[in-house]
Formats: sequence, structure tokens, C-alpha cells
Amino acid sequence: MLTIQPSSPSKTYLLVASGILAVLAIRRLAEASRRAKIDAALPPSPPGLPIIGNIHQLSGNPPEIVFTEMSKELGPIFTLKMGVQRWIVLNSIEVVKDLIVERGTIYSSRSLSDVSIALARGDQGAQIPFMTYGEEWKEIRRIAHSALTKTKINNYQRTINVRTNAMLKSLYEASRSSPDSAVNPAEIFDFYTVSTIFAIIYGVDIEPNDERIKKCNQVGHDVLMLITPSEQLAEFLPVLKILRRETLRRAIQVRDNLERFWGEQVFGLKKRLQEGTTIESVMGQIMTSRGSEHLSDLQLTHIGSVLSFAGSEAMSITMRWLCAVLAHYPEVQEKAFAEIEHVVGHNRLPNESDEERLQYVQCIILEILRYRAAAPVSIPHATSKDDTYRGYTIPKGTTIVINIHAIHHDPKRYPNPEVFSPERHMDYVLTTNKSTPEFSERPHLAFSTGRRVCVGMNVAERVLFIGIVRFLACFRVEFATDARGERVPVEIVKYKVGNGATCIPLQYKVKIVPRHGGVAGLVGSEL
Ligand code: HEM
Repeated sequence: MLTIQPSSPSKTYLLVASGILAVLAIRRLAEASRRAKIDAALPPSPPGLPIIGNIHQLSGNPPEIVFTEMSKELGPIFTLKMGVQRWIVLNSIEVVKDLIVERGTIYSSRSLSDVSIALARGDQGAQIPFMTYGEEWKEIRRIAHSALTKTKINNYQRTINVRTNAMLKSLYEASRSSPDSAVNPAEIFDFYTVSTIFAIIYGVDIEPNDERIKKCNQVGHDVLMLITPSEQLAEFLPVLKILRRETLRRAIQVRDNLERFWGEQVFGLKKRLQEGTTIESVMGQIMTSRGSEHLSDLQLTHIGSVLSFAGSEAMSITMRWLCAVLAHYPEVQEKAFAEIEHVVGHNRLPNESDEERLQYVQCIILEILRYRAAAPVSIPHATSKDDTYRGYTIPKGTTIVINIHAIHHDPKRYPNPEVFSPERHMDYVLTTNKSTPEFSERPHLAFSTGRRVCVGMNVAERVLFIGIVRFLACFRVEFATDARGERVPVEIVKYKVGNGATCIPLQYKVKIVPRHGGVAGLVGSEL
């Protein structure tokens, strides 16, 4: 008769343990084979290393340059394995149109890191760029968008004019106070854009030494320090997350400071609205418009902070690039000045109603946004569903990078892309129906496209137009000379990558020369 011997406890443990191990191993194998299947169907990928994949290939050069080089080998859509994450990089206008525009419901989410969730409270907060695609984001974005339409921006024209003239005055004074009139305009442009945005968003006027500027810069800087590439590494290699407790604690501290500072701005505006002492502002519009009564103070704080912070740096970067590029292209400046003289004359500054007739100036602005887009890889999107495209599989949760730089430097679209040539946009300016151009006819994608397109685009375009046209009407940019009489170089090929993957010109100094004797009077005028 068969007798079953009770197994010893150690044998039982062994059996159970080996059972568990077997199940784990099978699961791992199944997972590995599932991943291998998905990987095989992904768009092509450059060879990578075990575990880290392609991460190491992104060190050194700016990401947009690395991606553009890779796309020459791999085609307009390719995959990068960033540790445990998959990135798919889009490098042509056709692919961007097919996926970001036409399949916007799938390609408009964000993949949020632990740090960005801690900083912005994820979808519970209202920091638009840090929200996934869904009803909350749609609602907050709709509210922000309706306060930033082209018609609404007309209400801030006087504010923009006043701030622009303050910038011209600072440039004029800076050029007079330095013996060789060599000026580093970066700080002046920074103050111009931050003070203009503050005035438009909250209806307040701030001076250069205002404490709010310092605090706003500090809070912004603290946020950017938390989203540096090294902080992102833990998202690719989760084993590093153990080391990140301190970073997460810091993120919460930074968020508290951010909410305190921007909360004070909302509170101040609320008080002015109750007292009837405020002027028109975007946040005032949002706080009093029908349909936004349910917004909490925290949501208002987040919306106000993001609208103030998201755009002013990008606008300043664009002004800094233009000033640097103009030093290299005197003929562009002369042509623009001749157009301004013809349309506006010398006795007043150009304004928004002159825009239609200042076609060459319009081309200059389009060209600087193409030539050096402030955010050349946009803000990464993420897929919210599995998809198939051109026979490839694109799984849910994939990070999608729009390589704006590659599109802006595609020689088929822009012959000699490294030449700054405003003329290339003249046909568009003269003939295209600018409010609804064909997608392929768009002169640039600096504001990205699709459902996530920059919500502050109308403000940015208006501020850049007034800032740039008045700058061109008042000044000529020349190379400065050093003590030996030699030209001080201004770098326009190499640049710095900012923490938000922005493309920032290296520090430079140029001569800012007033165009004529009437400039002193013009820059001192109120409007
Ligand atoms: C030259 C100036 C500017 C440039 C080049 C620029 C560029 C961009 C880009 C590339 C994006 C990412 C879009 C995407 O995810 O595909 C973006 C998003 C955004 N921008 Fe701008 N921007 C500028 C000015 C502004 C201004 C002035 C504001 C606010 C008044 C603003 C507010 C935003 C917001 C809130 C988002 C997030 C949109 C979302 O996630 O739905 N931007 N911008």
C-alpha cells in the first residue's frame, strides 16, 4: 500500500519557493516575450546598451541635434529606449500632421514623473502643461484659452505698448552709459517679457527692482532645478528612485513656495476686483467669467502661475536670438528699417494697426521663430491608447517627442536652413489666408500644434510684434569692438540647453545704435 510520508518543513519551503520562482520566471519570460513582440513592431531604433538603452546617446549635444542626426539614418519616425521608457521621436511635418493633429485624441497626453506630480499635483492641480489628456485638462485649458483669444488680447494693447517703450528706454540708456555702447541685452529682454506678462495676467505694473520679480524668478528657478535631465534619469532607471526621496521632499517644498507666491497674486487681484480698483487682466477675466465660478483658489493660483511662467522666458529667448542674429545680418535690418520708414515715418513708433503693411517685419518674426525656436523639442506628449501607424505599433504610455528643430531645418521645406532669410516667408505673408493656413504651408511650428498647441500663442505673437517692430524702428545692432578695435564675436550656432530643453543663446554683447536724433524722444513717450 502506498503511504504518503509527510514532507519535512524544509522540503515544503523548498517546494513552495521553487513553485513561486517558477511562476515568477514564467511571468518574466511572458513579459519579456510580450515586450520583445512590441519592440519588434515599434518604429526603428538605433542600437543601444543593455538596461540603459539609448540614454547615453543623448549626452553631449542638444537633444534636437542628436535626434535630427539619427533621423537621417532611421527616417522621420524612430524609437529610443530610455531605460524602461520608450520614446518615439517625430521628425517630419507629415508625421506630425498624421499623429499630433489628426490623431490628437491619442497623442495629446503627458507622461508625468513623480517629481512633476509632486510639483503640480497632477490632474488634481491646474498646471496645464503638467496635466494628462482628459476632462480636467480640457476644462482648464478651455477657460485659459477663452481669456487669451486674439480679440481679448486687444484689451492689453496699451499695457504692451507701455512696457515695450520701457524696454526701448532701458536699451537706449544702457547703450549711452557704456563707453563703447556695448550692451548685453539679456536682462533687459527678460524684464520686458516678465513685466509685460505680469501686467497682462494680473493687471499690475512692476518696476525692475520690485520684490515680485525676484520671487517670481526664484520660484521659477527652483521648479526648473527639479526637472533637470539628471532628475529625469530616475524615470528611466527606477532603481535610482530610492535616491530620490530628498528630491520629492524638495518638490513639495518648492510647490508650497510657488503656491504661496502665486496665491498672493490671486488674492491681491481678488481684493482689487472687489474694490473696483483693478485694470483689465487675463486672470480678472477668468475670475469673473461665467463658467469658472467653480474654480478653487488653488486652481486659480495654478492657472495664474503657469500663464505667467510658461511664456515670458520663451519670449525673452526669442528677442535675445533676434538681437544676436541681426548683428550678423545688417542687410536684414536695413531692409526692415526702410519698410518702417516708408509705412510709419520717423515721428511716431509703429503700432499694431501697421502690422498688415509691414510685411518684411512680419517675415523677420516668422523667420526667427523658425531659425531658433525657443522650445525645439516642444514639451513631450504621451499616447493615451495603443495605436498602429505605417505598420508600426505605438503602445499606450509612450512618450512622443516632436522634433520641431528637424522640421524647421528640413532643406526641402527651407532651402539653406542655416541661413537667416526672412524673404522665404514672403509668399506666405502676401498670399496665404493666415488665419487658416493649410497645415503644410505653416511657416513654423515654434508654438507646436494639435490639441496641446501653445495656449499663449496670441499673447506671444502680439508682444513679439510690438517689441520687435519698435526695436527695429529705433535701433541698429552692430558688433561691439574690444580695446584692440577687434570685433567682439556673437555666437549664433552654438547655444545652451535650458532645463526645460529650451535653446538659449550664449551671453553676448552688441552695440545698440539709435537710428536717428528723434529716437530719444520716441523711447521716452508713453505709447
Ligand atoms: C515665443 C513665445 C512662446 C513659445 C515659443 C511657446 C512655445 C510653446 C510650446 C512649444 C508648447 C508645447 C506645446 C505642446 O505640448 O506640444 C507650449 C505650451 C504652452 N504654452 Fe507656450 N510658448 C510661448 C509663449 C507662451 C505664453 C506667452 C504663454 C502664456 C501666456 C504660454 C503658455 C503655454 C501653456 C500654458 C502651455 C501648455 C499647453 C498645454 O499643455 O495644453 N506660452 N508653448
